[in-house]
Amino acid sequence: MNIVDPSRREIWQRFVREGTLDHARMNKRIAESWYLCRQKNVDPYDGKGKIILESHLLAERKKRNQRLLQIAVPILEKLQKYLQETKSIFLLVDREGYVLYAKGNKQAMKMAEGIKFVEGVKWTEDEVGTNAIGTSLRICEPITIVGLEHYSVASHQWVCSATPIYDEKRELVGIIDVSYPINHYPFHDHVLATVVAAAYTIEQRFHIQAKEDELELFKYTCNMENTDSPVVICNHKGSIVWVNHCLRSSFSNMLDQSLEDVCGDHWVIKSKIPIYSSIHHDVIGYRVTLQKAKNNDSKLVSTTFHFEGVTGRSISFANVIKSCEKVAKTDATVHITGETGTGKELIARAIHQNSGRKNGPFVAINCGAIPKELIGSELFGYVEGAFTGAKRTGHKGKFVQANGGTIFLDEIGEIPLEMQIALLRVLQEREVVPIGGTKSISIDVRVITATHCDLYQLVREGKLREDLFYRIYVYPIKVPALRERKEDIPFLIQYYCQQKNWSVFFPDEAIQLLMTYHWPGNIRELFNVLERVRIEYGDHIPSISELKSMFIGWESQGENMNADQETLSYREQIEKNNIMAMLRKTQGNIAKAAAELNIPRSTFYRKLKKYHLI
Ligand SMILES: Nc1ncnc2c1ncn2[C@@H]1O[C@H](COP(=O)(O)OP(=O)(O)OP(=O)(O)O)[C@@H](O)[C@H]1O
Repeated sequence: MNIVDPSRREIWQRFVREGTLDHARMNKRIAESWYLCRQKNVDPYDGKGKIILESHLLAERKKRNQRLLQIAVPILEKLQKYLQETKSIFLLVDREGYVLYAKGNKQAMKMAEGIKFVEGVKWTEDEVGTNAIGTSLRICEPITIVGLEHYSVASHQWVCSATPIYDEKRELVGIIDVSYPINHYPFHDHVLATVVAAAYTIEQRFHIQAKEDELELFKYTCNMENTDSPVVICNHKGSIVWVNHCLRSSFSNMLDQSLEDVCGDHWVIKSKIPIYSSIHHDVIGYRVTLQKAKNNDSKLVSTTFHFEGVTGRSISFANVIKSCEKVAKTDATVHITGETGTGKELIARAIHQNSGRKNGPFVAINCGAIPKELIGSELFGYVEGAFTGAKRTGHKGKFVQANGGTIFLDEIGEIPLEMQIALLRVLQEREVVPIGGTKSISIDVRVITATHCDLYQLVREGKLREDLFYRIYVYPIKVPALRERKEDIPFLIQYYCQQKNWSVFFPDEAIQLLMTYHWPGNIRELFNVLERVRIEYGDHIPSISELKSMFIGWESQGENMNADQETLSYREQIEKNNIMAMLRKTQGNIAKAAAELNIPRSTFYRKLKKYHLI
């Protein structure tokens, strides 16, 4: 959209007054953000920073982000030199949206002060509406927001380009942003490109420094080998990099895992001494002495949120649990997205079990698994004699069964269009009229939905009503694919072995192999592979080549997929995953898989070729 286009103001005014938007004229990410801001009652007529840290709190936050500042600030200073003509300000923001560093053109800094766009301010979408920093933080993508694309008036005079920064573990650590007043400089795409390139340089620095620190830690371990107490060396993030001889048998699979997770109930920390770098003088790790726990009462990780599955140690899944914890306390409608087998149903159950409705029923229904013509009666029930073949006594629908509890509508995108209006009415009015009946039944039900696909794409394709989308897309939770939380694989293996009472020892190479596979079927597929190993080998562990054969020829697809990943669209990835899952289900029977997926055989073959599956 052109920034001087006068219709821009009209679009913005119409949206803030009436909530209506012409999607064709709007960047999808920005439209999505505007809707979220409206839902969260962000004031479009304000947008000045409100939460500003007091100086001691800002100093503490800077200390916590010292590594980020040390690496990123010199690069931002270089950027400043080369982007002088843009008269911009250059910002570094932590992963919670607090500005840690802001420097640049004097005039621009002064203007920024007017809207409290200063060091210490929280600059998220919730605080100041759609903006490059807050939006990039939420969507984890680079973005430029120009003038009236900002949700709130205070930023309408600005052009801002921001991008996320990840550390060596691919964990989000912050955002860098370049912002300039519109009247200082015309809009240029190259600013975003430059910001992205700078973020890449910062990320490379994280990798290099991690390697340098690791080398230094290893030098340090030379003196530790002969110590008689159990000693662990952790890096600065608390991941184990080395253990001495006292712990080798218990901790051998656990290199690279978090010390706290590994200690579990069995070990307690006796002392933890920081190790400093002789180069940059920061803490690069810890020498930790452990002792056996007494009475098993030493749980190092405690959480008030009860989750039946494995949380592991990935930040991405920890964030999912945090979101669940927050939303479980409310009655808000939740939408869970994630590939097949990632644990969406487990998450939905956990939200229910940690909510005020935990003593009520949890009713799950997979909308994709029910014939279209039966969905209505399954969801809403029917009265006696409603149709030929109906039960004499009538039938209580799932909504009524879930009364006082939670209903989980899996694969919500599969609800036929003609049924969507009825569902919308139930969600709006919290009343159900069974098929063939006239009397409505009031229901008190919390609604959780899930899909494996991009729900808004279904709206664009005309397969999902937009009004229904906004009813169900209130609090979205994205469950990461297993390949995005590979560090959790050893914990999932441990969990599986415990569940099955299977005492087996997986050597490092086996764990590494399982961690390099792409897991299109996610946790479900991991458990299936383990089940095959258990049946085939019992307590004896297969060699690496035997283990590879447990993937029934899917290993090569896994490798291809890494390469494909870059080029396939989200929908294509989903389609490929579905095809692979179905082929596994039908044990490689192509005709059966094509029929199950309702795809003509010739088209199916074309798709197999396209995705390098044959
Ligand atoms: N965090 C976890 N810890 C342990 N087991 C898990 C975890 N997440 C999922 N699982 C297991 O993986 C399997 C798939 O989980 P679930 O059915 O919840 O996935 P889903 O995303 O709803 O799948 P689909 O979209 O195919 O319905 C189940 O056996 C579940 O118990």
